[in-house]
Amino acid sequence: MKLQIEKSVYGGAGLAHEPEGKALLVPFTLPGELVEVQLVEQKKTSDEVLLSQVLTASKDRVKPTCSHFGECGGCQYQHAEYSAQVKIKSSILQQTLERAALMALPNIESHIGPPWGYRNRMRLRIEELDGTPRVGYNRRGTNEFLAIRECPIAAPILWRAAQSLLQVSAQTPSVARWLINAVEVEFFTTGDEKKLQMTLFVRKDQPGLAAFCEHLKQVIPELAGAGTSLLKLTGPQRQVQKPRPLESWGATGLSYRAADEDYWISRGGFFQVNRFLVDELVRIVAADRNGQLAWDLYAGVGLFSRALGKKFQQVVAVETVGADLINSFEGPGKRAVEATTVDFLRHAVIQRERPQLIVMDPPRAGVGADVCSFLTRISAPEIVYVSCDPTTLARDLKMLVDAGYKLKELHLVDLFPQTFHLETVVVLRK
Ligand SMILES: C[S@@+](CC[C@H](N)C(=O)[O-])C[C@H]1O[C@@H](n2cnc3c(N)ncnc32)[C@H](O)[C@@H]1O
Repeated sequence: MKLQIEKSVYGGAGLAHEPEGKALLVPFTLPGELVEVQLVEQKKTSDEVLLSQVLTASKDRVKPTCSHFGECGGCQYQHAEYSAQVKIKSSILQQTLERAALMALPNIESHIGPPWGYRNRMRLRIEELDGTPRVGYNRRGTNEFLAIRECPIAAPILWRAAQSLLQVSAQTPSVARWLINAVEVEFFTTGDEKKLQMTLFVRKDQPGLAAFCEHLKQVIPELAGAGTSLLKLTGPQRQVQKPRPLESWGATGLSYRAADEDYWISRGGFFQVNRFLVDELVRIVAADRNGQLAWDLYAGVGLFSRALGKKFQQVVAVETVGADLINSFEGPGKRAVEATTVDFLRHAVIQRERPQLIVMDPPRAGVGADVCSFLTRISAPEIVYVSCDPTTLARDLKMLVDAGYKLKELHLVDLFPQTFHLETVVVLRK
């Protein structure tokens, strides 16, 4: 069947319509392309199809850089020239907000960095193939293991570390026996690639991490610390339990330099994943804002709190996983609170607290109705909302706009080139 691709939609696929009007999503296509597709499965709302041939290619189509593109579940846009990827994300953001009846939107300002080698964190599966451990990702749309030979969106040291892991295991039988128990490995590096942390997710507790790391450090001297975590894999979802930390070797975290500050990030702790755009993100959020009191909700290790602390007399940082934040965000005018945002706001409403600025950077689920309801009661003059999911962002913004906030700035910060993921910063004012 021949189809004309109308536009790209969130998730990475192109949207087309069958002659009878049924919508179809065609992965790895671009707006305006004429394509030939093969029906895989008929479904109620949108049939599943496979791209068999591009008949008329978009001028933005390029040869994918990675040999695993298409098979691997990680990237969706390597077939598009980078500036076209940004345009596609910008139009998806605009349409998602408009669909939520958010009108009179400000122009979307795009912020970009180098589109390759940007990830400071990489998590790989480990599987034994023909008696040899291999590393890989999930095959696209499945839980099947796909062994990989490269990952060009990751900082080079991360892939070098993964190769070193396999090399050490190939050369040392005792290491190979030890590694067989590991199901996943995560590497995290500083922005300058000088230090590296490793977490091995294992099926069962087993001693020997220190010996293993001493071998590995000879090949990858940047390794500063490592740990094992117990991961229970059962059922189709693979991971059903929160990993439980077991052994530790070397440093327990990394000191990460960003936005003129040093942040301590404990092994496994959250930090923004794009090593080239952290400073820009902080600059957009803090901008030239200043005043008496600011709140940083969903604060992580205090990335925005520290920048705000230079301009506001008081900053309150709120985070559920608060250990790193509490240890580092201290001193006059700085308060770290280990709590959920909703609990913090409930208390703040009773105390009648009202900051000049609220920054919030929630996980993908967004802030939700309860938080929006407290925010409208607190009625801070300015809110800066940092979001990694345009759908939940649109839902939350609608509630805030209905309560009297106006959208003043829209920034697309492309933290995840080659993938469909979309980071937005929205400035709202009363
Ligand atoms: C997207 S990260 C942002 C972190 C930080 N703003 C940064 O840029 O590094 C979201 C953070 O929210 C925290 N979090 C998740 N649910 C929360 C909740 N209900 N209340 C407060 N913090 C929460 C997570 O632990 C995580 O650190």
